[in-house]
Amino acid sequence: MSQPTIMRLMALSINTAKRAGSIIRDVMQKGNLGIVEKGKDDLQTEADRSAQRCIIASLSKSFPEIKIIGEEGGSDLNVNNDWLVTKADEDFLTNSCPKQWRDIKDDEFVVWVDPLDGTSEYTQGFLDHVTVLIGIAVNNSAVGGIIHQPYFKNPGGELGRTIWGLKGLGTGGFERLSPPKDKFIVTTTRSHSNAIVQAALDALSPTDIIKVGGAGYKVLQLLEGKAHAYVFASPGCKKWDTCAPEAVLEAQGGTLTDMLGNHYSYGSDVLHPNAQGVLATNGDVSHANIISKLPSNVLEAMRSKC
Ligand SMILES: Nc1ncnc2c1ncn2[C@@H]1O[C@H](COP(=O)(O)O)[C@@H](OP(=O)(O)O)[C@H]1O
Ligand SMILES: [Mg+2]
Ligand SMILES: [Mg+2]
Ligand SMILES: [Mg+2]
Repeated sequence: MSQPTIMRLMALSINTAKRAGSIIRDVMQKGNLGIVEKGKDDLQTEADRSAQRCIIASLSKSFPEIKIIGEEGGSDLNVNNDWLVTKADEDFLTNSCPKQWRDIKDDEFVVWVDPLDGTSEYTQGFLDHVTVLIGIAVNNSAVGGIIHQPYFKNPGGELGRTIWGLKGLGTGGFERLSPPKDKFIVTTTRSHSNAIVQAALDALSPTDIIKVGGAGYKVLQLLEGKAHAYVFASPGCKKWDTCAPEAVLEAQGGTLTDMLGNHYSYGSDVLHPNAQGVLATNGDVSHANIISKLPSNVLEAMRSKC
């Protein structure tokens, strides 16, 4: 018997994210990035556009009734067969579907696509920071996610790895590690800081601060034991930045919320900006304890964006 929709959607998303990753590498190799400025500190390249077309065309062909929202807006879905992914990841399909997801109807899903997370870093050559994010929400909550890293160097020299997480099932594609117990390491933005973002960091007195690009890559820092917390007291991230990372992190026992401790809603009609910022912890440190240390000007700035 065929697997439930969520399992087939996850398995196709794994292969689609890989294909998008190879498109991202091809665009860089050809060297013409086709950069467009969407807004202040907000770039889009040919890689963002092409990767999004590949992902949305592929997923909507196999799942025509499921709502899919991509960062780069409405895309031309008339793509070459070469960009159309129709084969699901067989390994993932060997898992058994958690009971709570067996009977979800198509109209209860929303898929959030960030075809290239870390665009600023991509244009500046920080290629490790780049990820492809496909997040699956069920009835407003982030429950499944793919984080594909196109430039991850595998031991054999091959490029790219694909991390997945599904609540109730777990995670795959990487080795889970814990960060050092005698430190408090925080990861945050490299390219979108401001005075409030800095005030939140200062209040937490971390032993180390890692500044890297992309919401996907920062959550990878938590998953792999390089940081305890991801702190970003700014309204700059959007739902497509956090849906997949939240699902993967929480499938492994971590937490991702806004800076006030509330989960975002990922329904199809929500506003796209994560107006109250992003706070993620790996499960080893207390989320509530971090929030309790935030100064009033930071909390006010996050609340005023409600
Ligand atoms: N002030 C801002 N303006 C526009 N986008 C922002 C932003 N702050 C964060 N973002 C978006 O949130 C994601 C993570 O940001 P950062 O790397 O700074 O932590 C990036 O996604 P994209 O690269 O997919 O656009 C970035 O563009
Ligand atoms: Mg962008
Ligand atoms: Mg992004
Ligand atoms: Mg993006």
